[in-house]
Amino acid sequence: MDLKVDDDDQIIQIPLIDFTKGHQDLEEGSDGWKNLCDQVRQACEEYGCFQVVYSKISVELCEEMFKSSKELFDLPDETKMKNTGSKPYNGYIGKIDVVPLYESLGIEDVLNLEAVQAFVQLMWPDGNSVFCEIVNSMTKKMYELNLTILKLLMESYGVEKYYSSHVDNSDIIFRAMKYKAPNSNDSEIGLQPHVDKSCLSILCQDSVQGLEVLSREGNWFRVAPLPGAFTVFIGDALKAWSNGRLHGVKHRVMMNGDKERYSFGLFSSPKEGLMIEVPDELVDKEHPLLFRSFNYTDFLHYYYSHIDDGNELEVYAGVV
Ligand SMILES: O=C(O)CCC(=O)C(=O)O
Ligand SMILES: [Fe+2]
Repeated sequence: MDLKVDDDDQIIQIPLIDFTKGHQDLEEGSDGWKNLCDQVRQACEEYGCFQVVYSKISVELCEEMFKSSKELFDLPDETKMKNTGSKPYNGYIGKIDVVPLYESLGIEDVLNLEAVQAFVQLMWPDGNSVFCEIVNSMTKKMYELNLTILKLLMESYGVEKYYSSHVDNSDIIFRAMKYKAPNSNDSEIGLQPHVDKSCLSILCQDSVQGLEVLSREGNWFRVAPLPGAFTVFIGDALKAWSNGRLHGVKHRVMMNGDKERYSFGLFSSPKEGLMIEVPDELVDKEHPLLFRSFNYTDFLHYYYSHIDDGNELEVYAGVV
């Protein structure tokens, strides 16, 4: 990884890609679009992540989402625990020994208005139409961004013929996260090191520093929060599908000081039971097959019972 380290040698500037220069850049086939294909592919191959400026999501909407998140996490624990989720880690998570500062709530199938309404009904039996509207508006736009990134990547590999089936076979979950302030100058773990298991994760963090990524050389670097920017991570599902061309970067959250931190993310993952199979177009002499075909749900079960050091994909599906 070609590190661009700031003066403070703990901070890394991951690639920052601007999707806002003009709508013509987002017009498929235009020169701007082709340029974005190259930038996104390069960032995802080298770093496994990048920050994106996307003007279709305003800074005001992000701020409203953080305000709503705070309102959500301020609810009593008994209420939050009603958010169970149909799969492990999809519902409420809190008060876990290994990550005592971390709390999160998930909304499965978030693009479906009824799913959001059901979540709101569970959290606020008297209603909260503002929360519902903000989540709807935010997730629709984050999903658009997710689709654009997926299309850019597929086009850059010349495998856009798989785009529609990828989209049709994806589950979308929204997750709001809160990290308590440790009230200490020493760093404390907020979220354990992991590689996302999704295809793509799009995160928005508030102004409180905490996210860190692991370089290929094995050093942790802080990612400075940029107002109005989203952080995109390649997950293991897309890494495997791309025959390892896309990098799944290990990341974690470390907290210090007296400020709590909020973040939220939209995660796209293969649907239950889907087989992940590297397309023939991505296998050649220079890129021998790295991963066998595997059932994504089986891989998740393996992961939940072997949460280890971030190399679960290689161990589970790597071709030796
Ligand atoms: O809160 C963050 O910034 C990171 C969250 C994260 O990595 C995740 O939910 O997978
Ligand atoms: Fe993550």
